[in-house]
Amino acid sequence: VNTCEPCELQLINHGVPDEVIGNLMSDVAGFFKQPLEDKKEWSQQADSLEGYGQAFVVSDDQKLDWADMLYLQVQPSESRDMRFWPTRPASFRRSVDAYSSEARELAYRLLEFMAKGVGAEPASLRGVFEGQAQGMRMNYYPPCRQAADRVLGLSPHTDPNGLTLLMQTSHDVHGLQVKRDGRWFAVEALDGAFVVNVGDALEILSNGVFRSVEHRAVIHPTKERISVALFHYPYQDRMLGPLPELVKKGDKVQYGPTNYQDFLQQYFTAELDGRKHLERFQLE
Ligand SMILES: O=C(O)CCC(=O)C(=O)O
Ligand SMILES: [Fe+2]
Repeated sequence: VNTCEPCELQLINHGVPDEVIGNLMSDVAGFFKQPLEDKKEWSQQADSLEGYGQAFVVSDDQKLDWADMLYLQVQPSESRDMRFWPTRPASFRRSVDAYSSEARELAYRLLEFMAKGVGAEPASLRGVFEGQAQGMRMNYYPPCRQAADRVLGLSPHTDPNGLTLLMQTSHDVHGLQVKRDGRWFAVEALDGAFVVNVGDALEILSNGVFRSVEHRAVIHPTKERISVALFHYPYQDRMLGPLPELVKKGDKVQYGPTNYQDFLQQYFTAELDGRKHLERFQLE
């Protein structure tokens, strides 16, 4: 483990082969490069959250984020809806499949480290996520000289899932920002490194020991940016609440048992709004 100055990011060898990452990122870039008509073949449909289009459009008069995206449910493999899986570039599906299985192993290992880090059994957190749903959002942020300071690539939000693994092309283009003590900070993207974000489910499970990070993406005046976010969701057949072994002795329990399907349903039908969604589920 290394610590990166000045952003205090912890660096570990992530173990996902460079080739797997390279293939994915080049196929995602290849997908977005196509003419609009070709991408529209994989457009979002009314009956699903997946497909090509824009995220979180809930009304006609809202200001839209300056980005295109493609969202796919990638794991478990039986849950894939191939209506939304591009066939161009020809290797796209293969690249997504390989990347998703390698990266989820990394997510599981990180969950073990995190549990250990707070003195719990490594399997405690892993067990909540292993074999559960994994979603992949591919974001394309076009450059914009005029509006770069007036529109956002992605509005402030927290991720609803547990761990998010984020990879981006062109690491020299700053896009991701995290909020800390009321201020926005740019996250340094290191070449070939994942940025790991804690999402809502981990805040709930850990009773706030791990905090769901509020983040947003800004656009660049002259350079495009592509990011791929892999979301690891917890089990959904049981209520989700703080795991007793993760609750610090003497701490008040902050979250009651939560029906996670309702939690997601509400998340995906509202505009993105910082930490507000999560806070609605906090006990008084
Ligand atoms: O583009 C980024 O760096 C952020 C993406 C993100 O936060 C998301 O897809 O949820
Ligand atoms: Fe996010």
